[in-house]
Amino acid sequence: MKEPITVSITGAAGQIGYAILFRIASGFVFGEEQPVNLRLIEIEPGLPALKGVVMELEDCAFPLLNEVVATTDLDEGFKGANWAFLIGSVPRKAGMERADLLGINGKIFTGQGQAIARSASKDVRVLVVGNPCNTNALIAMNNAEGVPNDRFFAMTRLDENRAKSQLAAKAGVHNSDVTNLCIWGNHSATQYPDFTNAKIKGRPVTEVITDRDWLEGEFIKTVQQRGAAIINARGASSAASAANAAMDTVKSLINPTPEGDWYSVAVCSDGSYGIEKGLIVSMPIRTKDDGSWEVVQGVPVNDFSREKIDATVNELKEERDAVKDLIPA
Ligand SMILES: NC(=O)c1ccc[n+]([C@@H]2O[C@H](COP(=O)([O-])OP(=O)(O)OC[C@H]3O[C@@H](n4cnc5c(N)ncnc54)[C@H](O)[C@@H]3O)[C@@H](O)[C@H]2O)c1
Repeated sequence: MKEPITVSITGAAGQIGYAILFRIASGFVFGEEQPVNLRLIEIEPGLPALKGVVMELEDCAFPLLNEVVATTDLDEGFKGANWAFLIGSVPRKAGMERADLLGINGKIFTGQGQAIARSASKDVRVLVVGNPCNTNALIAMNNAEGVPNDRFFAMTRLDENRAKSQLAAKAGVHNSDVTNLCIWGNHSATQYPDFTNAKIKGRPVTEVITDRDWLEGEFIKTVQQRGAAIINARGASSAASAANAAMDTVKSLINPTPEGDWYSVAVCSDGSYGIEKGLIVSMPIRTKDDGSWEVVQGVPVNDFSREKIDATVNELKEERDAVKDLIPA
């Protein structure tokens, strides 16, 4: 058996936590040969529920689960972490402005970034799911002194999966026939699901789905508004699909990407595609054979795409400006 890896998860007693812990413990993400330690982080009010979740983890008797720690202490929670899933955050409540939410959640991610820098493993990688995830990741990254920027990610995979599923349904094919689907920008209603470069069975989507009005209109809107549609239907925000997308993200980051394809995750911009350096922006990413990732270069950006990308990146600049006090100079 291999040495266990350590996975830290914040908001572990929440909806997404409940949908992700058991699958990580079962080997779905890191493989059936890889034992895992789980370090589960909650705030005080979440601890009783977390104790119940830990009891259920025990009751699964998972062969790969080596150790479980439940804590409210960030240094204990991130101790030795190879992977950190930052899921916990405060949901937006009625009457709360976006700026208020940014401020409240931003403070959570300064402390978590600092604790990751102090206590996690040197090879730590961090996936931020808690919203607003791009800007939360930006704050964590800038407060994690000594941890390289290329270790921080924010999740747009749920949007990619949603977009693939919509295209597949329209074309009457299976989800797995849809490739090269990039979500650009922010995980918000300004995100741009790029149908212009996506493919179905290797052919451009625009050749397979010739209804351009649908692609430019209803398709984009459906993907952008899907989170709200789930809340309306279920009375609660998407959780199982979000957990699934978080696991898909990590699997994509640790396994080489099939030749010619890419996946979506928000990373620290290196200036590619004219996007301001240092912002956390979703782009086309691939994982190389050596396990490192890169921004896929040369993806065509037409005028339609440029306008959409600029709009979502502008929103990210505004979010960054709203939390500038939380980002050390
Ligand atoms: N990026 C995406 O695609 C995506 C998709 C779905 C949901 N989300 C976001 O994921 C987050 C979690 O969603 P959920 O449905 O699990 O919410 P939830 O309210 O069910 O659970 C959140 C948990 O986080 C805990 N928490 C709050 N602050 C914390 C802190 N400072 N440290 C540790 N734990 C803390 C809470 O006690 C709670 O148990 C939300 O911000 C949601 O908007 C993101």
